[in-house]
Amino acid sequence: MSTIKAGIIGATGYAGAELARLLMSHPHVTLAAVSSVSYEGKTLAEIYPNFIGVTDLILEDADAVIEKSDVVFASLPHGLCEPIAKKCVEKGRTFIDLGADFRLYDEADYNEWYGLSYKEKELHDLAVYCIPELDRQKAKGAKIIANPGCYVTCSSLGLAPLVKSGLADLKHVIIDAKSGVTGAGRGLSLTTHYPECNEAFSPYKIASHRHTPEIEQNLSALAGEKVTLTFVPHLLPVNRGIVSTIYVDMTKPSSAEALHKMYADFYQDEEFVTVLPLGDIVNLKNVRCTNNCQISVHYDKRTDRAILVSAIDNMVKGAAGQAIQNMNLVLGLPENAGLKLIAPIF
Ligand SMILES: NC(=O)C1=CN([C@@H]2O[C@H](COP(=O)(O)OP(=O)(O)OC[C@H]3O[C@@H](n4cnc5c(N)ncnc54)[C@H](OP(=O)(O)O)[C@@H]3O)[C@@H](O)[C@H]2O)C=CC1
Ligand SMILES: CC(=O)N[C@@H](CCC(=O)OP(=O)(O)O)C(=O)O
Repeated sequence: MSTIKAGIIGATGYAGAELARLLMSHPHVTLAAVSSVSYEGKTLAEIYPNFIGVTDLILEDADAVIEKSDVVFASLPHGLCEPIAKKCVEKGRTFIDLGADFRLYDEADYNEWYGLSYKEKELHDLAVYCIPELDRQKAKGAKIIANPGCYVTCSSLGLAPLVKSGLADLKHVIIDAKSGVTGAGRGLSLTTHYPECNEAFSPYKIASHRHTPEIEQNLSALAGEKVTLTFVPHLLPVNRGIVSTIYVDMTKPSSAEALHKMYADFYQDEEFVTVLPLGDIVNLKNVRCTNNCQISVHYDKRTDRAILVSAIDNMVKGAAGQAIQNMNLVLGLPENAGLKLIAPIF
């Protein structure tokens, strides 16, 4: 198999740098080019010293990355990717966007939640939104991939079997999610300043976070009807990881055993989603630095409410790892290539 040349636009951000780290050990890929605006001309290793002795790649401009790569990843703030996607399509490159510019099908949602509009509508018709475990049949050969949001991946995987079963009361779905601080990116802000977030814990953007319509888009597709839910994120003072604790009323009484079987059956062939044995409870540390999602299934028989707990690493399954999984699918590579990662014990 010939080596695929990959490039990263925005390689100096947290998600871009994580992508660089993972692509460097992908068996079928060479990291061919990386870009930055602020640090153009410096080496990636000057920005992130963990790359000293690993790569001499110099940060170039976005056009150089597109020129040198078969697959172009962008990991940029929202609203910048349409022109990049356009150039990639014109030059026959596969384009994978880690941001939100191609995630929402309905422009009105993008308008409402991001305050932005679509300028190149035909590009959006080409884009394929893909959580592989739910959408993988759509990805092969795609020209543009919209890589899903981090909270969205964690929460959608946690809800998919129950929503698809038709046994969920879709008017009563509550997602209580917590993310590590890398989720906010490398940019400096008071909220993520160490003394402000360490020893602290708080929700933010209560029922107003931009991932809400994306989760609803996924669940509506699974349910075959419009789903509206409550989503509350929290900032957790750890570097990586997301845990979503999800509460769903049932349309008729069930049991922990029945619910657990539903989840275990749904994900039985999935390498990257593990349903824990009944009685076990998800812990963030067991998915750190991996492309895995772990789910534990619980049932409150006093209220006939299902409680699902789902955990991922926001930098890997929530961003860079899932982007590689999508690249593997688009190119017909083994889906797990470069992603056989086991969580460190400490
Ligand atoms: N962190 C996470 O957990 C996740 C992030 N994502 C998405 O990935 C993308 C990047 O996020 P993240 O890595 O956290 O963010 P960072 O703030 O850490 O990085 C942002 C990157 O974008 C570049 N950049 C910033 N402004 C511009 C600009 N105006 N023009 C060109 N490049 C620019 C920066 O490069 P430089 O300053 O060197 O030019 C940097 O490489 C976002 O869309 C985010 O939503 C997706 C899932 C999870
Ligand atoms: C902790 C934190 O601030 N998290 C970010 C979400 C992470 C992210 O970058 O969002 P995407 O997955 O859409 O790219 C936030 O709440 O905006």
